[in-house]
Amino acid sequence: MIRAWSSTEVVAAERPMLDAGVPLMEQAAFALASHVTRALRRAGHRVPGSVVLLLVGGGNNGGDALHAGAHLARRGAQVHAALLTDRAHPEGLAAARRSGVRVHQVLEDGVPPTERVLGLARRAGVWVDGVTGVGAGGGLRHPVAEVVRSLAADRAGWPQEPMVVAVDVPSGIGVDDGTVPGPVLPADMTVTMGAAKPGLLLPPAAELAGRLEVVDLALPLPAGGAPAVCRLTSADVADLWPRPTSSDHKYTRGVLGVLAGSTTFPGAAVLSVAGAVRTGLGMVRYLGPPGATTLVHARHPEVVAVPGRVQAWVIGPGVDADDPGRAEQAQDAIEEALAAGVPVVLDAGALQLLPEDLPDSAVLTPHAGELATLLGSRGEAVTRDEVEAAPARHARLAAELTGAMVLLKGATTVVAGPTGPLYAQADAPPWLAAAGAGDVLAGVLGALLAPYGDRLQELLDSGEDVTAGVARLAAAAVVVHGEAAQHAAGLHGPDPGPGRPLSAGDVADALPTAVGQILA
Ligand SMILES: NC(=O)C1=CN([C@@H]2O[C@H](COP(=O)(O)OP(=O)(O)OC[C@H]3O[C@@H](n4cnc5c(N)ncnc54)[C@H](OP(=O)(O)O)[C@@H]3O)[C@@H](O)[C@H]2O)[C@@H](O)CC1
Ligand SMILES: [K+]
Repeated sequence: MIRAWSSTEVVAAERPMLDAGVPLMEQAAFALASHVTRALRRAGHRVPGSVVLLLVGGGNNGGDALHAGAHLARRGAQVHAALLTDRAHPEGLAAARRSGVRVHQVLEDGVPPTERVLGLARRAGVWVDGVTGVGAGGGLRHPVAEVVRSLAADRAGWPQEPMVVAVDVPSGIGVDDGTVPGPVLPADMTVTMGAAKPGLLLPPAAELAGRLEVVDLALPLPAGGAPAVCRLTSADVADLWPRPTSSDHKYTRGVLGVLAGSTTFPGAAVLSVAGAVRTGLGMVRYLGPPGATTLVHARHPEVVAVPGRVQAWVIGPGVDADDPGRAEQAQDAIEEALAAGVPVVLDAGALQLLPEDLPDSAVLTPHAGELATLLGSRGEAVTRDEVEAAPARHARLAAELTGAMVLLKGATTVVAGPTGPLYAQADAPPWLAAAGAGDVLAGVLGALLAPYGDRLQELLDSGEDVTAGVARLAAAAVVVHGEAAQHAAGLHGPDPGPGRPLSAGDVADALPTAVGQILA
């Protein structure tokens, strides 16, 4: 699991080490130089002869860059440092100069002239972004903001783009909330110090961080404390997977009720059922109109289409909330699920039928537009664009307002409960942005929740943190769904290339392979 800690926590953890004289910056800079060296080698280059430009701000982030530049210069790189402010980290600057780094005081009348910086940048194959780190907030200020904006625009126009390495974070991102309040130089790699920061995992900033390398500085972060943001890996999913044993039967493996599909959208029923069945569980009970039931049975004859005992529900994919009969049936199912105290996934049409208060064993699965509508219905008028600009904040707000777990779908999916850490999962290839993919995800999540359904009340009574458990399962469903999409898009294997188009049905079909590989 990747754990991200807020800038306040990281700075607090650094303090006793710095007070004790631990040379954290030297360690950080050495690791940064080593990562740049490895990245150059991966790209088929050598350090001797490579031209590196350090973009240096006035704080310790610039200090990291200068010290790392000194290491790279000693290893034979031609290193230039552009000082973008009127002061630079003194020891870092001295070390850089001693090692042969060419230092450019680019300020003219207090402003770094963009053309001068661009001139240096165009000669360099590697740019090291040491403008700001955890000590800055609210987006880059004038005049550094203009320089960074020009660098980002200029770089994109080159036939052979330079490699951009961000020090700690890409300068200018919302370090703690993942927002992008102003210009940011998108990085190919971010070398982050001590621990990941929330903005390196949360969208949209995370999408500007590139490959993430965490430098272990042995910071005394609270061992049992909750990080701000987590990201599950396949290994974490393997650990929590309900592996069947010889004593299992269908109720111990989980029976899921699926209320999905309509005359207009029968395919959503097939896809959500496929998501559940192919993830693996004891049984699916399907409730839907006759036409959709016929389609479901044609594809999944094992599905039982009569009401009965279930341990979790998926309600809403392809359900038309404007169809009074179907809406009433969905609402009754939601009430029944909540009264029974079993976990329930509320997707698509069901999001318009929510009761006022929900437990955190209910998982809402909106995309950004649906979340904006949901928040609007709770007195928080926001647009889809505003949700996309700050997904973590809006997912958390929706969780607080409803009491439910919120799984906000996107290229990076965010899971937020009313309390506890956020999860940010970036497992999906871009090919997954396809109709019906969300229906499959609802089924996967239902299948993961069902085995825990009967135990939920027991867990609540024993004081277990159900919120944390449901959040983890929701994140795990996103991992499995993303992995299946990677398989369906042909992105597994040693040299996958660009991948290939997929349908939501392909993703469902790839689920057994994905689960098998995760458990292997
Ligand atoms: N301590 C250590 O030993 C270790 C520290 N480490 C490293 O230190 C970094 C934190 O360093 P930090 O605290 O010095 O802050 P930092 O991110 O460089 O920013 C301050 C500078 O930015 C400026 N500035 C502020 N806001 C701005 C804005 N909106 N737009 C533009 N500029 C803005 C501000 O200017 P001022 O406001 O003072 O005029 C000042 O010059 C951390 O990320 C990690 O890399 C690691 O090596 C581990 C060991
Ligand atoms: K930086």
